[in-house]
Amino acid sequence: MRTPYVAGNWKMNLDRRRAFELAEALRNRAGDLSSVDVAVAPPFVYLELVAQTLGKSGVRVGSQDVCDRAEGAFTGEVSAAMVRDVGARFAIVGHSERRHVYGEDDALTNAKLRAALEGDLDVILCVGELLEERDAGRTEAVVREQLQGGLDGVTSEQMARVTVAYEPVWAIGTGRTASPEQASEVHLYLRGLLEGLYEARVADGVRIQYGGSVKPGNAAELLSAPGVDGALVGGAALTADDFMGIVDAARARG
Ligand SMILES: O=C[C@H](O)COP(=O)(O)O
Repeated sequence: MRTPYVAGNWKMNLDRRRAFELAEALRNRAGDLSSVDVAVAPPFVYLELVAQTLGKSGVRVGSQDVCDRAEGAFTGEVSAAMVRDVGARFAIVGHSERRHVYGEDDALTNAKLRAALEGDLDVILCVGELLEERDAGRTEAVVREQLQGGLDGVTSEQMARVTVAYEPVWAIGTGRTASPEQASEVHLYLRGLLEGLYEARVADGVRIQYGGSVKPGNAAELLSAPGVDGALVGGAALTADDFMGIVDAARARG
């Protein structure tokens, strides 16, 4: 049985004071985390503050992105070692906003994922189709390419540090979620792909989160859909009430 994993992606939101207050509220309300893994990904500049504020609460901290290189003349970039140095323990790579707003492809996503692993970070690898891709019946082809491309060269041993997030792009920030059946269908497909890439013991251990307008009101239903092991939450991760509501739903399922 995989432990449910709920991660909040704060994206480019909040300021220093609000990031601190949210981290403080999560620290105070996290409670018993023995049956659920909980994490947040603040903007780079608040990572250290949030990591320090969360302290030993058990809520993990990660970055929303990471550079594909270890160090050097890469203006504007932030390395895995740097985010680790200020308290991050994982990085998100391949988020649809990186792919579709900033044009990042599978090769760059893969390089980032490998740089994160080499820098001693866990990884959340995001995959997901656009609405026109779904409408064209291409969902499976798209997520297959993203999953296989993102995991290129990743060893069985390294897979223990990788989580996959299925985020249909049409459900992100739109208030429109995939139905539990739609989510299940893709999650089970992704699980099958993992089983084709890695031995069963390794593939079975990888958690697959669902992301796209997850809220306290729909979390229980989505989290109990077959194949859904947790959630990657955007908008609802910006308030402690909503985020903890989703964590509680995961705990109840756990
Ligand atoms: O990383 C999180 C996802 O993009 C979901 O965002 P959302 O919950 O605001 O739809």
